[in-house]
Amino acid sequence: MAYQPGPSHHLQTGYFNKTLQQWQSSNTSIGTENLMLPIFVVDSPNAVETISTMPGVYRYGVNKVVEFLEPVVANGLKSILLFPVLKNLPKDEVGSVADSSDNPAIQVIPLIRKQFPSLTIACDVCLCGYTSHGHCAIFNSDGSINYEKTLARLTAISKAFSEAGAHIIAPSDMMDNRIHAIKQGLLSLKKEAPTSLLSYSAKFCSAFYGPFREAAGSAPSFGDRSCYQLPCGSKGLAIRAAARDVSQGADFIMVKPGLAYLDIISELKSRHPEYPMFVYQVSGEYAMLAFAAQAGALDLRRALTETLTSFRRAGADVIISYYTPQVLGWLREEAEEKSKV
Ligand SMILES: NCc1[nH]cc(CCC(=O)O)c1CC(=O)O
Ligand SMILES: [Zn+2]
Ligand SMILES: [Zn+2]
Repeated sequence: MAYQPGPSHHLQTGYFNKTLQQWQSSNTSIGTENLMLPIFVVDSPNAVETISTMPGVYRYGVNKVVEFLEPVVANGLKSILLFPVLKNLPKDEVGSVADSSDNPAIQVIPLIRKQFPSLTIACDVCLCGYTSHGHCAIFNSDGSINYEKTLARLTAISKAFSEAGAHIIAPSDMMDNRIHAIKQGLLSLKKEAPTSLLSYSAKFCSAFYGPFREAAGSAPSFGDRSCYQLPCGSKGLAIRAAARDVSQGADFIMVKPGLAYLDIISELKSRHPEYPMFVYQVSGEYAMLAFAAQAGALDLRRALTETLTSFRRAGADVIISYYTPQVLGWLREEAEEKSKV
């Protein structure tokens, strides 16, 4: 007998107009609260520097950040993630500048807080931007990681950012048990306001960080990060790392990069539905879209919207994206069009 479709096999009866299509796409909308903007803060106070591998993204000196943020905040920006970039300040084996008052991220936090009191400020915590060897750890003489010294430095840096006024500490180093160490450090602060901990829980060893390493000048001078960042094929380590970080006091968890790891977002969100899930659309993902659009190969707004929607569909609550200013601009336009009708 010939195959007979049943009543529930008619899908197109359920999405023939815009409203119906939205009903079929629950929890995938993108609002201002779903976006976090990374910002590179360089140690030349008045600099505004282009980044050749990330067209449209700039490094800003401490005196230029507020000016850059003004229109973005006016468009609804809710949260930022600060990355200090050292070009002139000295780098050494232990990253001494990181928790000093010379750190441009530490200098800029009070300026941002004063100008934009309701903006939420997160700080990336790692050592690679401050160490002479460009790694995220401190090493023993035999080349193995010295966990005691590494965790002590990461904790000291986290405390310094918190004391400068950061709302969120975001360790990206991937060292075992850093969440425990940093959490204890933050709790020991004599500070009334709480500080949250956003763990880069499932950060994979990725070629998509290429442009960032140019932007931040943090490429390792030898070897790679494969002994601490996760192997790209490992779902098991991602699950174990997220479970550990949650048990050690992370307030939020993250998957990074985004597009090549949608299954990990989905898996971790279903295992930890009570924790806000972040995804980092990293520098290489930004560059892929930017250069493809520049070459006329695809429409940036449509391709980007599709990508961001896929993050939401996979289970991400917050998307860290260098495209945040553009997206906020589009959201503003859409809101204005709606208010006209
Ligand atoms: N640990 C530093 C750090 N924090 C965020 C990124 C990547 C961000 C991006 O590519 O946009 C990196 C680079 C790396 O681990 O090599
Ligand atoms: Zn690092
Ligand atoms: Zn290694």
